Amino acid sequence: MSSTGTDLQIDPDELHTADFVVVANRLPVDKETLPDGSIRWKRSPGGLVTALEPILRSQTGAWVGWSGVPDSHDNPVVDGLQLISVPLSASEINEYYEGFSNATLWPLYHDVLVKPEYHREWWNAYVEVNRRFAEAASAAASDGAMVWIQDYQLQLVPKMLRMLRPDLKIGFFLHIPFPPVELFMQLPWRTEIVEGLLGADLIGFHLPGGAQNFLYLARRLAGQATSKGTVGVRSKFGVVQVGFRHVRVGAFPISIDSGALDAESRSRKIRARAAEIRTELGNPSTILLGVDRLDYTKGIDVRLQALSELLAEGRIDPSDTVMIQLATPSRERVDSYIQMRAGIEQLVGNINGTYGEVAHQVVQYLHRPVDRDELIAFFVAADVMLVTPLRDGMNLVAKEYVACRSDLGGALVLSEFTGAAAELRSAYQANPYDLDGVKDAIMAAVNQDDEEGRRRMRALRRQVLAHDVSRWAKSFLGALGSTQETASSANRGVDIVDG
Ligand SMILES: O=P(O)(O)OC[C@H]1O[C@H](O[C@H]2O[C@H](CO)[C@@H](O)[C@H](O)[C@H]2O)[C@H](O)[C@@H](O)[C@@H]1O
Ligand SMILES: Cc1cn([C@@H]2O[C@H](COP(=O)(O)OP(=O)(O)O)[C@@H](O)[C@H]2O)c(=O)[nH]c1=O
Repeated sequence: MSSTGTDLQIDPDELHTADFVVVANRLPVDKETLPDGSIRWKRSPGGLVTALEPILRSQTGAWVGWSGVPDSHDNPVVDGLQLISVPLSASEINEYYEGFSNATLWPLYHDVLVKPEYHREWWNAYVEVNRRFAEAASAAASDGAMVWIQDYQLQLVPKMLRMLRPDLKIGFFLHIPFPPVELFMQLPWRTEIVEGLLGADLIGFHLPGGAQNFLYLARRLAGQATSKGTVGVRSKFGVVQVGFRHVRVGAFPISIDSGALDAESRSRKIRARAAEIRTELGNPSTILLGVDRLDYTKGIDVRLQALSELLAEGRIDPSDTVMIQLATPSRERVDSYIQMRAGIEQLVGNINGTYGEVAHQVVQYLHRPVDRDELIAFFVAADVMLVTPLRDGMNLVAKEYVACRSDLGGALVLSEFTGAAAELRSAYQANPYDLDGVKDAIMAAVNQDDEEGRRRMRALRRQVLAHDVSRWAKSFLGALGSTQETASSANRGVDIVDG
């Protein structure tokens, strides 16, 4: 192992060897301590890993990220994947991850649902950690390699990496919404962020709206000339002219490994477990389900409030209905998450205290991660899936529910303010700020007749099965791969507006 001038430990044989490098805040592995005290790194189940793994394996790929453990200099090893760990100190986790990423950028980019905090020391930590990620990517990448940077934690990396390695082809994808100008302008370091992103050759967002917001800000804050026309989905890219470079800006809605989920959900084991869940709940007529990280953006309070009012109005029978809410612990040291958890647990307690019986709780609330097989069984068992975020970049859970319903059963209640709403048009969509609208959508889903339910689910499944995560990755990387054009050809047919 040798040091590359940072804390990064990289095998000298692996310096500058990767033709394809993914750079993300987290490595695609979770640390597990076995009963005998030994450590094992387990591949995490996310769609991003599934989509990129074949590319990583076939092209000498590497993944640069944080192991999720403070002060850890471990270099996790997972069969066949080159993982390069960027160690974070406890104070960097506090200032870069919990602070600037999750108490400044996360609320600012999600409609200011809680007040973003602006602290100069958090910003300094964000700059320093982004620099470290850029150096790690630079050390890993071979000559002319393709580097794909992920998400809001690393928005300065594109520019930093370009300065270190102008030979690279650099892509960036934002997994959360990109906010409108009125909100983004609050950020004291707004110009630095826009200029950081403009170091990429291709910048991807889930939706055309995010891409349009970014184009406007590139013009206004970075003073760059941009294209005029509207951005399409996986087509009609926007262009920002940065000196002699042309940065493309596009919309690429992410998805899931829908084929694999469809197959897994059909297995006898999962079907049996789904039936067992129903029995364990006392065979209610209706099972409602929520599956989320415990985050204030997810609108868990909205659906609990809606349920509470429906029970009070006698529109839902408490003796024959169960709502399961799976809530994975998330960002537990950030104040807004601590407060939100208390509020949600109080709502659950109120509903169960008012409408539950000793042998029958109306809301079954699990505050812990649930493993994949169990999660799939919950999807198969649920009659109505409740996805009610106040704002969400995409929401993969909505797509996962649909992929698991090969029986064409079930119904999806979906907030209009998720990225998924743009594609899942046959869901029962509702504005999460309109509680009566949410209640009506829930009742329509609960009472839908079988034929209508099958028609809707068929249409949803057509969309989700045809647009999977592998197609997402290929469309982004295909567009990145074709960003070699000269100024004139990249710009052919595009009207540029001066900044
Ligand atoms: O790493 P954490 O702080 O524990 O947070 C987990 C991830 O949450 C966010 O997910 C987003 O990406 C999804 C996939 O594109 C999208 O469907 C969802 O709407 C987003 O909220 C975050 O963006 C990731 O960086 C985190 O790793
Ligand atoms: C609660 C829970 C969830 N998962 C998996 O996590 C992701 C969540 O993705 P989504 O886009 O909906 O939202 P965020 O990224 O969290 O903002 C999805 O793949 C779930 O299946 C899980 O594996 N276990 C859980 O307990």
